Amino acid sequence: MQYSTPQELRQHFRQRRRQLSHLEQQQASTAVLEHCHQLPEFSLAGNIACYLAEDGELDPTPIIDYCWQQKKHLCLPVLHPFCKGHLLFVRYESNTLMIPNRFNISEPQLECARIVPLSDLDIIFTPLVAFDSLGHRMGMGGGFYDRTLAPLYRNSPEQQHKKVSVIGLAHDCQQAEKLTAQAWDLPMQKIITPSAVYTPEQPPQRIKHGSEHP
Ligand SMILES: Nc1nc2c(c(=O)[nH]1)N(C=O)[C@@H](CNc1ccc(C(=O)N[C@@H](CCC(=O)O)C(=O)O)cc1)CN2
Ligand SMILES: Nc1ncnc2c1ncn2[C@@H]1O[C@H](COP(=O)(O)OP(=O)(O)OP(=O)(O)O)[C@@H](O)[C@H]1O
Repeated sequence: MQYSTPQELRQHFRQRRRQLSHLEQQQASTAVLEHCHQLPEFSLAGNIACYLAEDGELDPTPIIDYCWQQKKHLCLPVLHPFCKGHLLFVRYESNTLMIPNRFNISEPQLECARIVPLSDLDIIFTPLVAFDSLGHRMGMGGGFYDRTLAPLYRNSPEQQHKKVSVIGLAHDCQQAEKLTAQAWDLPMQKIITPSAVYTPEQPPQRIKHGSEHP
C-alpha cells in the first residue's frame, strides 16, 4: 500500500474504521474490555482517562461502564480553552453535564475543580487512526495528544517513579505496516485491538529536537 502523504494515509484508515458495521463495533468493544481485564495496570488503576468514540473509533463504552461499576475515577479530554492544541482531562461521571466541542465531540463542561492533572492519571486510553507494531500512533492530525502528553516523556524525577501508561485502543484494521515517526510523536506503551495486545518491546523514544515544545 503506497500513500504519498500522511493525509492520504489518515483518510485511508479513517475510511476503514467507518466501514465497520454496528455489530462489528460492538463485538470489538467487548473484546477490548476482555483484554483490559488481563492487564495488571488496569486492575490497579484508580484514575483513568478515556474518550467518547467518534468517526468509527473503537468505542470504549464497555470500559467506561466497567470503571464506573468498579468506582474507578474516569476523565475525558476537553479542548483547552486558552492553550491552543492542548487537552485537559476532566472528571466524567454518569451525571456530568456534557457539551459538544468544536469537532462536535461531547466533553464534560469545564470546571476547574474537576480537572485532573496528568501526574494523577494511571492510564490514558487514547483513540487513534492508525498504529504500528512499534507503538507509533497516528491520530486525527490536531497534535492534541502529542502536545498534552509531551511532559510525560521528559524524564522528570517525579515521572521516574510514577509512570502513566499510554494505551491506544483500535480496531485490527487500523494496523499499518510501518508509520513514520515524527519528532513530536508520543510513544504508546500498549495498543489493544479486539484480537491482540501489542506491547512494543522497546517503546519508541520521543525523538529529541532543538526547540522543545511546551
Ligand atoms: N473521540 C475523540 N475525542 C478526541 C480526540 C479524538 O481523536 N477522538 N482528539 C484527539 O486529538 C481531540 C479532538 N481532536 C480532533 C481533531 C480533529 C477532528 C476532526 O474531525 N477533524 C476534521 C476537520 C474538522 C474541522 O476542522 O472542523 C477532519 O479531519 O475531517 C476531530 C477531533 C480530543 N478529543
Ligand atoms: N508537542 C508538540 N508541540 C508543538 N506542536 C506539536 C506537538 N505535537 C504535534 N504538534 C503539531 O501538531 C501537528 C499534528 O501532529 P500529528 O499529525 O502527529 O497529530 P496526531 O497525533 O495525528 O493528532 P492527535 O494527537 O490530535 O490525535 C503537527 O504538524 C505538529 O506541528
